[in-house]
Amino acid sequence: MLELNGITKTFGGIHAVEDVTMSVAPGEVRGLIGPNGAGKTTLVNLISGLLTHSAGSLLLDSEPLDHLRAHERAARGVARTFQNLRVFPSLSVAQNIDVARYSGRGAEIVEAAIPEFGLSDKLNQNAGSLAYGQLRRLEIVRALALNPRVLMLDEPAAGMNEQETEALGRSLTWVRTHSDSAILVIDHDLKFIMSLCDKITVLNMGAIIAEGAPEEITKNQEVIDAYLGETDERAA
Ligand SMILES: Nc1ncnc2c1ncn2[C@@H]1O[C@H](COP(=O)(O)OP(=O)(O)OP(=O)(O)O)[C@@H](O)[C@H]1O
Repeated sequence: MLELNGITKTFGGIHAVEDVTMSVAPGEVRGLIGPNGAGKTTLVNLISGLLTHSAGSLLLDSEPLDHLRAHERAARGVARTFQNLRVFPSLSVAQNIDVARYSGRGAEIVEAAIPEFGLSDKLNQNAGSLAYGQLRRLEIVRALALNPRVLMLDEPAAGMNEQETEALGRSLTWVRTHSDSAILVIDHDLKFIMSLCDKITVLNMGAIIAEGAPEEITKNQEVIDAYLGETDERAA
């Protein structure tokens, strides 16, 4: 169980994340949505340890994460992908996966995830030669190689067409049935988020304005005012 208690991050005068309290259970798929600048990526950076929070506390399976650096959190099973992809382009696909496999806790799921994410015939290619959608899928398999307790995906469907997004949704549904990792997904594609997630947390100006099942979120007036009205076209 990932628990955030009153997590706050300020950059100078900007309250990027403001008193966020939430928990994500093992096996749960949680969506994190909100307008640009709402604080979503900052929150993922705070959980993964790339940034240090200004106030609050973070727990994973009841153990504090606060004092741990990013690589120590990764070793505990906090895995993530990035909005701007970060694979090693001159290493092969297999080597990219192995880097995570050997620095983490060892993951049996990886052998099955490689074909599920369409990478079986790409293992010996340089990662730099992959198409964009394949790179995104490689990042997810690499994160799975850490045998995560928490898997955080920052805009995994960005830049994908509708078919690729649907295939990604199916693969992530496969992950949830083959792993008890908590999954936290940021994306602006609401159709993708709504179909994938058990529960959705909505951030606006750093603070949680709503949390609930997808059907509750779409009916919440504050969410509609802050976000849904603005992104209707992208959600369609
Ligand atoms: N390193 C930083 N220094 C100063 N301000 C920052 C920094 N990182 C983020 N911010 C500010 O914090 C706020 C939250 O940004 P963040 O990138 O977390 O939003 P987001 O919800 O992920 O947005 P998007 O959907 O555009 O990715 C914004 O006002 C942003 O300008």
